[in-house]
Amino acid sequence: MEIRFEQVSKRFGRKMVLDHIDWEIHDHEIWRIEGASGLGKTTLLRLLMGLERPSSGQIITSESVRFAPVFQENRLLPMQNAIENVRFVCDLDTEQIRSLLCELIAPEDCEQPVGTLSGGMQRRVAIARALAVPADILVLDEPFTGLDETNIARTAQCILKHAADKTIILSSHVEVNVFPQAKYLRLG
Ligand SMILES: Nc1ncnc2c1ncn2[C@@H]1O[C@H](COP(=O)(O)OP(=O)(O)OP(=O)(O)O)[C@@H](O)[C@H]1O
Repeated sequence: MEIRFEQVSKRFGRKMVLDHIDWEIHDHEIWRIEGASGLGKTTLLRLLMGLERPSSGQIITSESVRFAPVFQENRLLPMQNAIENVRFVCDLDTEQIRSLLCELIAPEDCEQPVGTLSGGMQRRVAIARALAVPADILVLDEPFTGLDETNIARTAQCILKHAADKTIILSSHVEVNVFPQAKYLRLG
């Protein structure tokens, strides 16, 4: 798997958000997209996943690529519990899902409607759901929002364990050095 951005620019109206980006992504790499708020990190991820089109330049993909995204907003089903939210996207059985979730949240929280969980817990459910999806690239837009240091470290370990066979791409506007092996793409 290889994805290549060649001189990719994106503008919204007159505003140039991304300006001639060159970027190459390969199997099993970890990428961290860095840049201050508003510099285009989400836009870059959306271009990568084909949710936006470049204004100029091209994105070349060697084969069809499956993405597992965690968007900035969690996009969970609030009335369903965590297990049901994950089951919705994968073929894992209930015990496999519970085991994955329990690496990130308490067992009793797996049974609650996710709308009643704290913001940080919901974030972790959204991450677990992405880890359960069959995918080539895990795309994490500000994954650690709302998490304290302990949970950031725990979540990062869980991501590395379950996405060992995937490419991982995350955006962050804060210095969270949880993936020392990550390559950097700096915007701005
Ligand atoms: N659909 C859109 N229409 C118009 N402008 C947009 C659109 N999407 C993004 N933008 C603008 O593009 C710029 C970059 O936004 P983007 O969300 O990619 O930044 P970001 O680096 O992810 O920011 P943050 O760290 O705050 O999430 C912003 O000025 C934003 O207003």
